[in-house]
Amino acid sequence: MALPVVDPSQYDVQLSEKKATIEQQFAEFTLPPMELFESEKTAYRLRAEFRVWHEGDDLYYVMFKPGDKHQHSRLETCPMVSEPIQQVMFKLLDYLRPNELLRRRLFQVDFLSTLSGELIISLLYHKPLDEAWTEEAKKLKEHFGIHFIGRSRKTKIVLDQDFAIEKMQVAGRELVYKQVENSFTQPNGGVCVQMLEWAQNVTQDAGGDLVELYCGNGNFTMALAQNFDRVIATEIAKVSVNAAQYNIEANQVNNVKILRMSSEEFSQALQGVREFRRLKQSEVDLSSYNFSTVLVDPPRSGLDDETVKQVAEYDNIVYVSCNPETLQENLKSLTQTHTLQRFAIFDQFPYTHHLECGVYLTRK
Ligand SMILES: C[S@@+](CC[C@H](N)C(=O)[O-])C[C@H]1O[C@@H](n2cnc3c(N)ncnc32)[C@H](O)[C@@H]1O
Repeated sequence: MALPVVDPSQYDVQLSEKKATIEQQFAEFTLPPMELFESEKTAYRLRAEFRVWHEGDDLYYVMFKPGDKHQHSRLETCPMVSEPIQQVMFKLLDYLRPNELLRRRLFQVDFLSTLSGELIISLLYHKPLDEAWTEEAKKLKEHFGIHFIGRSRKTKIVLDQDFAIEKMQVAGRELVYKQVENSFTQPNGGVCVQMLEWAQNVTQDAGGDLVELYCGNGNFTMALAQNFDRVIATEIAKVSVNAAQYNIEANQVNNVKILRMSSEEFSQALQGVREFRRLKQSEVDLSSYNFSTVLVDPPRSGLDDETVKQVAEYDNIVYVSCNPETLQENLKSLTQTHTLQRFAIFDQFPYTHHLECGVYLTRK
């Protein structure tokens, strides 16, 4: 991965520049005052992936020059990653260097940590993983006392669990989330908490029912369910849907149904264009819902045209976006029927040009 240069003395200046860029980019809309949510200046990133380099007996992490896959340098420190990752990442290489079985054809190490202090490490290989590897990896696991996963083509060996349990304090309440290795979770935990509190705040008087698309492991769902009578949340990735089911139980939320459907399929179901057996199996009668609000948190590609049309059907829209360009494009349509009431910038990715936006719109 291309790593940002972490320089806390530059943080405030860079964030004001990002804010100014967004204000300019969205100047075509009538904007409410921008709300700005800052990140921790170091140790803010809960998950990270590192390429490892082999040079004779040496083994080290490399960082690539942004935009140039051929130029890399040795990584000696990594102040952006969370404390649990920082404590282990270089000690891990010290352990692996003299261990032929564990180091041979290792090309990447992925870390997933939580605010609650858990850590899972995945070792990615260009070789099949056998019994001998597993025995050696068990000793590695014992040594560090954390969870390890070995991955190679078509193989995943789990020692001894492939998920972490996150615990976040959101507006005075502890929320519990199962986070599974190699599936989507918000990278910046501190900023994620602020996003959840903001979304909870903007929808506090919405009432009625909520429909949510791209719900992942139920990150927003768990926090927002209390503001609504009932919630339907949809997601395409099976692993995330299963985690969301777990999170419903873990948080004792009793007004939410999670469905495994793409946003495109769900839009068709809502419009009554197509019937889906999955809805019947889950005993969901969409016509019985009184949806006041829709929440979308799509991938970088934003909302497709059908989903934009569907989203415009609701009185209130919460749109969380990791790509200002697609947000801007989608807002061109949505602001024809809705007014921008709130606009928040969440600095999920300090020292880079990336950021997360949250907007709240209500029907004109
Ligand atoms: C930016 S993540 C947001 C997840 C969640 N809201 C959270 O805060 O962790 C986007 C999610 O959309 C899902 N996704 C991607 N394309 C989709 C589609 N066409 N239909 C439904 N979900 C999709 C991904 O699997 C991913 O979980």
